[in-house]
Amino acid sequence: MSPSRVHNDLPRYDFPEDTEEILEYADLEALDISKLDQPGGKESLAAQVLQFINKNGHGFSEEEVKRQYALCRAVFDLPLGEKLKYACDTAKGDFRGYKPQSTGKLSVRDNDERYNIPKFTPEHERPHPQIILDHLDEIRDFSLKVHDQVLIPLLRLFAYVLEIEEKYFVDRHRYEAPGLEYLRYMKYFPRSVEEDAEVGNIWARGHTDYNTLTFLFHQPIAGLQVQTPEGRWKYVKSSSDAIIVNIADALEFLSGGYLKSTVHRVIRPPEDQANRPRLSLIYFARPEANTILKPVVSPLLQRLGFQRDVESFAHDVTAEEWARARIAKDHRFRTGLVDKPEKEIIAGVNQRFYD
Ligand SMILES: O=C(O)CCC(=O)C(=O)O
Ligand SMILES: [Fe+2]
Repeated sequence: MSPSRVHNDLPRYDFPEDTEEILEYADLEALDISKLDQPGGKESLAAQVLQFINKNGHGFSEEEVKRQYALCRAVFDLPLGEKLKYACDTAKGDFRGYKPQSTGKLSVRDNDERYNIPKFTPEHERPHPQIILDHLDEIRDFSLKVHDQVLIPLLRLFAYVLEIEEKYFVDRHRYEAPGLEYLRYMKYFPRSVEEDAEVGNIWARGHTDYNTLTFLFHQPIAGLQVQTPEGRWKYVKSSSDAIIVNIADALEFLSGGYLKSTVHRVIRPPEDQANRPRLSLIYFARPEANTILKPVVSPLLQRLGFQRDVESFAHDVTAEEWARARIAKDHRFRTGLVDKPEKEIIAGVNQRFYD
């Protein structure tokens, strides 16, 4: 990012204090993706990927990340009426723009507000609040950097691990192609002990994401948990020099179930952090809109017996159809159109629920 692109009219953001509580953290792998270009680096990283990826080293400075958090905070500090002008059309499965927190009885189902900024292509040109427009170059630089410097190397690495053409996934995640990839600003609202007890301390129910890979930037307020293969929930430890990476549904389908979509949730933070709003900065990478979510033909998957449709779709489903169906389904539950989370998503494939 060139200095001229940084506007200094944003109040500085500082990370909240770490919790003093002793929590049970999941044992995650750290990947140093800068090794990719070094001799032998690919092989050693691939070995690590084979043991599971959850986390990777990255090229973002703490200041760059904090600038995004400062913008995140500024957007949510706008009056509700202003934010609602940019509301997203989740009923139609479109998550671009602002999603308010549900109110009244429904607030137990939905404890956050979001602002999703789509990738910067003509397809996604849309109005934004002035604070976003004033920093559009900086946000674009940040988003592109995630796409180019974090997503693309990891996609190359996954292709290498699956023993397929190294550009296979890269060719299906072209930045300029149609497809809804976005940067998300998110804010969770602190609730009283009593309110949280009523919802089993859940701030975001256990779920998988519906994209390819999700990148979660440093977040000192504990609360994000992953489910271990044994079904236990463990905290994800965030550190400022790492990005948490979730494998999501599209990559699970494309790998015939070999790479598993990470099951995760957000719970009430430890008491020394529980009374603060929790801001999240997340990038959701998605395959191009018309990518069919079928397993790739891979020698590794063939050897391991993963070369079948893991959840047997009744017909071909594209990345766009899958995401829209899941977003619209979440919309119906969150807004009270249905009383229970619906099971079927699309083409006979069920979304799993874990809480
Ligand atoms: O806020 C977080 O830490 C996780 C959010 C999340 O899982 C999501 O938005 O899909
Ligand atoms: Fe998620």
